[in-house]
Amino acid sequence: MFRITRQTPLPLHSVAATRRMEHAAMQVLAAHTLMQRAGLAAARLALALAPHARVIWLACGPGNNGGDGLEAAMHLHAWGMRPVVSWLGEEERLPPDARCSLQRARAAGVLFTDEPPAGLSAQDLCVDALLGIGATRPPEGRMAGWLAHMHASAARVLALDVPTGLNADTGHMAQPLPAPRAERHTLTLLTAKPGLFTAHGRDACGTVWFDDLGAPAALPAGEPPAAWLGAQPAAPVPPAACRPHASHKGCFGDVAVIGGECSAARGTAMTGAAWLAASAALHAGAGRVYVCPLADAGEPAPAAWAALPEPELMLRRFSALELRAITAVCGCGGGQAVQAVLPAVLRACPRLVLDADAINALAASTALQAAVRQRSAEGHATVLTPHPLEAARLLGSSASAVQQDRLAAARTLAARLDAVVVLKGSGTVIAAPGQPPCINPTGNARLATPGTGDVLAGLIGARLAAGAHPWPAACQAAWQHGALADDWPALQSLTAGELARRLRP
Ligand SMILES: NC(=O)C1=CN([C@@H]2O[C@H](COP(=O)(O)OP(=O)(O)OC[C@H]3O[C@@H](n4cnc5c(N)ncnc54)[C@H](O)[C@@H]3O)[C@@H](O)[C@H]2O)[C@@H](O)CC1
Ligand SMILES: Nc1ncnc2c1ncn2[C@@H]1O[C@H](COP(=O)(O)OP(=O)(O)O)[C@@H](O)[C@H]1O
Ligand SMILES: [K+]
Repeated sequence: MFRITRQTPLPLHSVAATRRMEHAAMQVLAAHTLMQRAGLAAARLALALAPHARVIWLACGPGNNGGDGLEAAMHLHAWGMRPVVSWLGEEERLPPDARCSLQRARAAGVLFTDEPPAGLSAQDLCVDALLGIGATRPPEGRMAGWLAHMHASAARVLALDVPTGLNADTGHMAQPLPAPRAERHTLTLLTAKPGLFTAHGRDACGTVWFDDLGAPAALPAGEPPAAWLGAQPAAPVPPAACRPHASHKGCFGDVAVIGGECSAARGTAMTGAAWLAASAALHAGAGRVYVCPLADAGEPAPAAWAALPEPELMLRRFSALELRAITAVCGCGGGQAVQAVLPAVLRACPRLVLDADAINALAASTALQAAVRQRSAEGHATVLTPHPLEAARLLGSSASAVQQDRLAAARTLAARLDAVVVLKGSGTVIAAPGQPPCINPTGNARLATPGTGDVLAGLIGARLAAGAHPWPAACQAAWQHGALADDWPALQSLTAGELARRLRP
């Protein structure tokens, strides 16, 4: 068993693949072995998390997930703890493994109660063994009541395999859990599942632990992963220290941020978005960084040219950019003006990040989408960085439909546009055609502040400009962006501008 961290890439398996692996392992292992191993791992973790618990309440459901809980209760009872089991199910409909565990738990003298214990305190522990990968509908009735009791209590919660109610494949939860009152932990068994790390998964799971139950040794051939947590392979981007001594700023690639629309007609200016992306590219090590503000009619208003938040950045008119020589980050604050420049950018730029309004423009034009696909045929690199609503516009669906299956949405867009797609949000999904997507393990809700997406786009641009392929560029940029937020001092506010300034090559 180990705690899953942001450091180690980990294969993630779907429920269907997990079932196949479970089935194969059960053919070669003695009856009941997997559930006994699962119960022992759960009991060990419960004891480590709550060594001074007065009460360990195990809420056990009608299938084998409940069986895991019953096995754990037996060990805790034998070790002198005070497990209390609430079990719901019909004995005659129990799967054989779980029935065996129920009979053994009763015989061992484990305490059973239909009423969840009252007065659970911070030193106590609740174990959610209600539903695992066999959940077919959202919890209701008594099960929902027990879950509400668990999550309203002051005790820590340890979910076995999957937090009840969470879709293990997608991370969608029809009834998301309330904000945690105490630490949450999840012990995922046999395989790590993608839904634990994206959409509602991160909030529902808390800290995730993994025990493979010793099954891989018993399996003939590995099931292909549905996704990876963290990129695989983890190709390193050369750090600044590896720069040759005899190098100059022209060696590290030029980035042009095309966006920041100033609209005289609407009286709006979105130059900040372009500045943020440019600042990110600069601090991430790009050689020369240009900002190309756009206007709804004619040249940008003087206001766009006036403020230079960082004197290292350079301003360029769109017509003065050498599109064939640069890495473009296009769309940050681009407004409607970006539509006019997008065809030329798609045709000429060898390395391109499409963000925000550039994505909205694509969504409205099948011709522009065809131009994105054509880029791949010509060997040009393209990365799109939609948030869920932008992804929905491209897919012709809704943001809530995208959030119900983020992996599928990112995979579909990558295949349709033949490009790398970074679907942002909790558990950012990075997808490329013909390979399993990656779920980024870093980042937190402090990033939910204006402009952090522009910073990510600029960072990816700097990585592409330095010569990285789009897939590692996108995976590593998402990782670094999120890791900075994870390591951010608790008492300092996180702003996009400061985030950009803390990026490193
Ligand atoms: N068979 C084994 O030896 C092993 C089983 N394992 C455990 O077994 C779990 C899978 O077991 P199951 O396939 O029995 O599935 P679950 O235990 O997740 O639940 C399936 C049962 O719950 C019912 N159900 C589904 N949704 C419900 C709802 N909303 N309200 C009430 N009842 C609902 C189903 O009708 C079925 O009876 C894994 O998640 C894991 O915890 C693992 O420990 C590996 C070993
Ligand atoms: N709850 C969260 N957990 C992790 N990352 C988040 C969360 N909320 C936002 N982010 C990240 O913050 C960035 C926000 O980007 P975006 O939605 O485009 O905002 P903006 O347009 O203001 O820059 C993305 O990289 C996204 O993944
Ligand atoms: K569970």
